[in-house]
Amino acid sequence: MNEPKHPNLASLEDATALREFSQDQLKATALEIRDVLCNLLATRTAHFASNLGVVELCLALHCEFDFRKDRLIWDTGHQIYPHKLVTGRYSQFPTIRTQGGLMGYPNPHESEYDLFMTGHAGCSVSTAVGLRSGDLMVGQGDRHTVAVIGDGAFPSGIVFEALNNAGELKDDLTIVLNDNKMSICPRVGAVAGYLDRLRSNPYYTGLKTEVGKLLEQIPMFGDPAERFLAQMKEGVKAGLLGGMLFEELNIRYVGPIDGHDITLLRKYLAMVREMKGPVLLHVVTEKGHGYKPAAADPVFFHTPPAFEDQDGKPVTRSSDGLPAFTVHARDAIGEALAADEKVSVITAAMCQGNKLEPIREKFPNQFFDVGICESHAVAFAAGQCKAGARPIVDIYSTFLQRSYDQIFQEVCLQDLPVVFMLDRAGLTGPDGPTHHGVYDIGYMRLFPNLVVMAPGYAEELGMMLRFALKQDHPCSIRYPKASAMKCSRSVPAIELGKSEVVRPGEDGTIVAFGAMLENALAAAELLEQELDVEVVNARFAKPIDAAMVRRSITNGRFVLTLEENTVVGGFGAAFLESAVAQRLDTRGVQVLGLPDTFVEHGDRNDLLQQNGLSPKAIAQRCREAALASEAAVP
Ligand SMILES: Cc1ncc(C[n+]2csc(CCOP(=O)(O)OP(=O)(O)O)c2C)c(N)n1
Ligand SMILES: CC(=O)[C@@H](O)[C@H](O)COP(=O)(O)O
Ligand SMILES: [Mg+2]
Repeated sequence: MNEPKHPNLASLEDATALREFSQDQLKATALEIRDVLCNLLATRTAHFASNLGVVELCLALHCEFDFRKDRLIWDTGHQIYPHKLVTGRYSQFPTIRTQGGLMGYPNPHESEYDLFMTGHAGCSVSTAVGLRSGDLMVGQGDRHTVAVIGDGAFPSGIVFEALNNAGELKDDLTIVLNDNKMSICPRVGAVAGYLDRLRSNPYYTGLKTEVGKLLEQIPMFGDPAERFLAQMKEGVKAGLLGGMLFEELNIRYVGPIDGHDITLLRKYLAMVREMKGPVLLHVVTEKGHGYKPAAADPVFFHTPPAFEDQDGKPVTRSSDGLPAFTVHARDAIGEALAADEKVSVITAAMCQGNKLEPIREKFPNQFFDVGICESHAVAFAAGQCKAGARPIVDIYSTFLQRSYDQIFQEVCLQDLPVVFMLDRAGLTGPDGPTHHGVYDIGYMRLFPNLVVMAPGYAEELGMMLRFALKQDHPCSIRYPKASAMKCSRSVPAIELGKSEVVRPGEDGTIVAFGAMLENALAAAELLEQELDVEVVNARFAKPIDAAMVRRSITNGRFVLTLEENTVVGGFGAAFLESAVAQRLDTRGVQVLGLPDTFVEHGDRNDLLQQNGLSPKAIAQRCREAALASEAAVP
């Protein structure tokens, strides 16, 4: 019989057997995990460098705790792959990030080892503090609780809210700070500077060797009381060497320690596990560890496209197709910054995803990366705006949810002309439900003063941004993670609350909001021999074009509204509200969009098709609607 390619991983039904592995076996398992990760990236895009960096930490954690009972939260969750591989999901791993397969994030439906389905950064410490509190309340205080949080996620405001609470509650809790000096981009901000100082503390080198040596002498098994005392001593000593920020908040600081030394990690984890009260263990890792190109360029290798390793060199397949909306947004932002030095752009740690790197280089005084702090980003923009600047807040739709109250209070209530660029507004594909940006039409159109727009094609994006920057009110522009079709005609100017008829037709109307225009036009083409369908590019969800609503409904034809957003409170809902306000007969109107359920991960086009938003599915709905409206004619 052939030896399995990854014998150690293949032997693990769950993580308990890891605890019996020898040091050599653990090292071999680490190699196997990295091999699995490299093989995966040969097939598809996935989170890579972050996962390579936590292999040893993951193994050490599972050796020192039993997370079927103890609690483990990986912050964000994009670095969960090694954890999945050692918790009984090795054989399913090739399915990861494909529809019906494993999620690329923690998923309680997959395993008892995953507690929360997450993908947004910063909440691990809060949920861990809550888990500990809940366990104590229900008499389960013998469970340990661990939160692992990266240095990029760590400066999120909510983390400090959690530390504030943890330091007061003083319940036992281990926070592992995984410091790899990177967010997706090089990390930013003063906390990053503080972590740098902790690492470059003259004591650090000494600590690494001296304490490392001392810890070597502490037996893994032996007299528990003696060992505990020795461990406490080291804990105190490590704590005294730095981390006063945490110590002052009643959080014991231990570290920094080498996060790629499994033996050392195990010893420290065993030590902090027994310490009383909240403890922060500062672990230093290398993002991309174990694959040289990834360690050398962790930004590219955060979520690289599929690549083949050819003699140590990653070779990606060339991609063709039209540039993405994000590229047009970046170009339009660059033009706006060049035209007026009062215009700024604010990103919340997504400089790379928003393709803003050239802007960061070219306009250092107008570019602001505030870190993974979306709420702050919006309030900060409000402040800039009040002072007379013209900020553009460039944030993914799903992450802007974090800023709901700042959009309400700091921006809309003050009626400040902040411009929101909502990238990834729509289905984001393999990232799945944590990342689909399918709620923003509802949450943006809710507040007075806010103008809500979406471009149907490439040229419109820049036009909408220029339009927004001339308004005296806040404006938002949403666009998906997709290539942008070009417009072959001359594009009419953007006018507040005015839609555009892109294709005239007699038998019925599709009113598309945003990039769904492409599928609406394709559906109309498919129907060409059967039905003459009008296609409208709505442009605005707020203020909606009331005249267009009236015109499309009143001639007795069918109307389909189309959006890449939940139908709850979205564009179709705005259309119906307008129709009802005008006392129109809405029986011939159908709202096409995403259902009121969480859409799983998968290829964007497959998901669109399964949710009735492909050109074929839209065409079929038109046929049915046309038959129904014919039948309704008296
Ligand atoms: C609220 C929120 N904003 C932005 C992101 C996008 N994001 C995912 S991972 C990441 C970097 C996280 O850095 P760190 O926590 O240090 O983890 P590392 O990748 O370095 O392991 C960012 C910005 C997110 N997931 N959630
Ligand atoms: C974990 C996370 O939130 C990001 O890494 C996200 O997956 C990036 O998405 P894009 O690949 O669309 O930029
Ligand atoms: Mg990091």
